[in-house]
Amino acid sequence: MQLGLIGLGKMGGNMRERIRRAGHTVIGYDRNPDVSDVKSLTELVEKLEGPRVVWVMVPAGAPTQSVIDELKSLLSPGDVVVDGGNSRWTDDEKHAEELGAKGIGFVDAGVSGGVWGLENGYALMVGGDKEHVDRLRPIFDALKPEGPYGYVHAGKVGAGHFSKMVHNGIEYAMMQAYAEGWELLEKVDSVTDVREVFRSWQEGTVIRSWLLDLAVNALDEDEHLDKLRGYAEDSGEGRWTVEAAIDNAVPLPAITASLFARFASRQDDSPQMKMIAALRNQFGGHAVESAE
Ligand SMILES: NC(=O)C1=CN([C@@H]2O[C@H](COP(=O)(O)OP(=O)(O)OC[C@H]3O[C@@H](n4cnc5c(N)ncnc54)[C@H](O)[C@@H]3O)[C@@H](O)[C@H]2O)C=CC1
Ligand SMILES: O=C(CO)[C@H](O)[C@H](O)COP(=O)(O)O
Repeated sequence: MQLGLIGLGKMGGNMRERIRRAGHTVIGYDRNPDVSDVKSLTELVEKLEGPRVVWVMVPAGAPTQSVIDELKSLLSPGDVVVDGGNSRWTDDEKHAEELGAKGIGFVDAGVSGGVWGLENGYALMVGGDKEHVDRLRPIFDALKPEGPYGYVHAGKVGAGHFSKMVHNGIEYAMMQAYAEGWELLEKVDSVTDVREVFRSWQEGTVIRSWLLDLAVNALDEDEHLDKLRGYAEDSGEGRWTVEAAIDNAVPLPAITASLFARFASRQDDSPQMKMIAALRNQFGGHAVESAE
């Protein structure tokens, strides 16, 4: 099968390779000419035989919107666009409507696997009409991990990205739990080799997981993580998970706390803790520390 793939960064570059290894033809376009197979989106669309299938793998938000806007004017009725980036699920219905008005199908695909996906496969959570999803099956089969799991047609348009969003919310909370446990172990004198405690947990325990394996990898590279600053960015999925929880009145204390922990990591000093210190001082005469 032939696929057009837009966005050849950390994800798209390896996905192109994995799909090619499965025997399919991939024509990739990236605005970075060093990695691109063609010079423009127009050239990519011209080179694909109809009906075309085009996979978008660029950052969510404005970059994805601009690519979809361009595709809308370049593609033909019967073609299908897949958004595999971490787009907000509420964007999907809009994209499906905009493309659908021109007879172009739309599928949203949440993709998990990160930079390890080339070898391990990419888990896929897909949303869209069956007729469009079925067209993509050979590509999904090429990307997914071997074995019975790692692929789901989760429901209608938006369901793939909604499922991926929840996956990432869980990812936030799991990482936070490992991070908190690690900090506590590092704090006490009685535990002399925290890295080996983590390593021992990789087999037989209730908390073994791929994230734990990756934590051990990180500790092998830098035993006490001395080379890193305690700072973590977020790219949207955690926030949207919390927003969806509020919209549906579903309590998500662990995921919400893990998102807020990242916000706290970006502060050199905590304005709210200044207020706490000031109030304790006001009502109880408790000692405060000077900013100087
Ligand atoms: N890195 C990860 O672990 C994962 C990332 N994702 C999602 O996959 C998407 C891609 O992520 P990465 O590959 O990590 O990002 P990246 O920043 O490594 O790659 C993005 C690529 O898109 C290209 N690009 C941006 N705007 C473009 C445009 N208008 N036309 C053509 N090319 C354009 C860039 O030049 C770059 O090569 C994002 O939506 C991300 O959230 C999803 C799952 C895991
Ligand atoms: O989807 C992913 C992993 O599953 C991406 O790595 C994503 O960027 C992680 O989310 P955040 O950047 O908010 O930590």
